[in-house]
Amino acid sequence: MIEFKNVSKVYPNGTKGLQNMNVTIEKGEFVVIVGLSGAGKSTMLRSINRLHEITDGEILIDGQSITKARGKGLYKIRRDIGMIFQNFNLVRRSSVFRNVLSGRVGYHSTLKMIFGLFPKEDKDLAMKALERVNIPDKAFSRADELSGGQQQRVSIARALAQEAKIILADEPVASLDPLTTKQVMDDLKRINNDLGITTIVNLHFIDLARAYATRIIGLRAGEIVFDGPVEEATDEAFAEIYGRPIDDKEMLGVNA
Ligand SMILES: Nc1ncnc2c1ncn2[C@@H]1O[C@H](COP(=O)(O)OP(=O)(O)OP(=O)(O)O)[C@@H](O)[C@H]1O
Repeated sequence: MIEFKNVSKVYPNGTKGLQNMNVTIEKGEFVVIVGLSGAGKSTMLRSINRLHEITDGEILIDGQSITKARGKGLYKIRRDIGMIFQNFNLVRRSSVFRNVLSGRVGYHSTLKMIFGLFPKEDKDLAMKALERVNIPDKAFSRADELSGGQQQRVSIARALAQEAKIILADEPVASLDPLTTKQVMDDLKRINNDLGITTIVNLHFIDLARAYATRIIGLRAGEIVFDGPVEEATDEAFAEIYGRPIDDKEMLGVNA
């Protein structure tokens, strides 16, 4: 469970990223965060694992304050949170398998990791993760030899190898074509269903948000202006979130 309690974020230049946000996300939910560019989607998502520091309030992960956590405590909470980025964040010249295995780094001593000494169980986990995203045959290819969609699947597999309980995906399909977008979203959804991993995704496309989310959170100027099940996220609701009618450009045009 993720709880935002009176969370605000003001950037050093005075921009308000988040304004007094109160929201609870339960284990196993598939939440899509929507809103215009600059609404605070990334700020909200990245506050959860403290890639962005909030300036007020508190965020709790399974009852533990990540906001107040320090040192080992913080490290342990973060180990449960996998992150998927638009640009994949892979070590491009390394093998797919190595990239996935790096999800295990948080479980071992620095010394062991310097020498790349991963136990066999970790290697099994990495291979299983690649099977789950349907690219075990790519294990020994170099990461930069893969297509964008395949690279994103590697980053999903890395979060699986990490045994993350929460996956945060910040515009995971923004650099992919429509067909690949669907495949990557299908992977995220299947993993959410099969493993019960709480999944929070920032998306630009309205139809995509509707097709995959169980719950939609709409942001405007750092505030939650919509929070409800996907059935309630009508065109009118989106127009409210955006402060204007929805545009064709906000539709990807792919059916899930
Ligand atoms: N490092 C920063 N310094 C100052 N202001 C920032 C910084 N990062 C983001 N902002 C501002 O905070 C607000 C929220 O930004 P954020 O990136 O969270 O929006 P977003 O909804 O994710 O946008 P996009 O869809 O364009 O990625 C915007 O006004 C943005 O300009």
